[in-house]
Amino acid sequence: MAEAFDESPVPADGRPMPSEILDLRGTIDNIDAALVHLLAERFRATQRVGELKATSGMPPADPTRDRQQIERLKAIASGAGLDPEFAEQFRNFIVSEVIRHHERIAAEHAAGRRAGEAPTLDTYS
Ligand SMILES: O=C(O)C(=O)C[C@]1(C(=O)O)C=C[C@@H](O)C=C1
Repeated sequence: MAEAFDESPVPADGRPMPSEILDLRGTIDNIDAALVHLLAERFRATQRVGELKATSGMPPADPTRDRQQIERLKAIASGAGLDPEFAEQFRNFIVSEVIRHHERIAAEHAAGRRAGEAPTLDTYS
């Protein structure tokens, strides 16, 4: 049965893999691992922002912040030799997931399902 991932450094056609590609894959491995760690840290921070927004009655999305951050990241991308449109799409991809988390946190908060965050009882309604 075929494996999902072929870890062999020799391509299927039998030609040896150029050693520079193997070296570059070491760099790519390090960068991919760093990206995963950075994203985990970012989602830890946004998770807390989502809780604070839910308890403060703030909406999940902040379009003003989004506009500022996109302009900032596009300028950084241009200076770094990265396609600014790609930088914007990459951020949009991450933030759409953040907003999904924020919405879930807000819904759980509204339903009184988040620990220590039960809504105040409205005895007059
Ligand atoms: O900074 C916030 O207010 C967040 O909720 C974080 C964040 C982001 O992930 O960058 C997510 C959604 C908002 O639209 C703006 C920014």
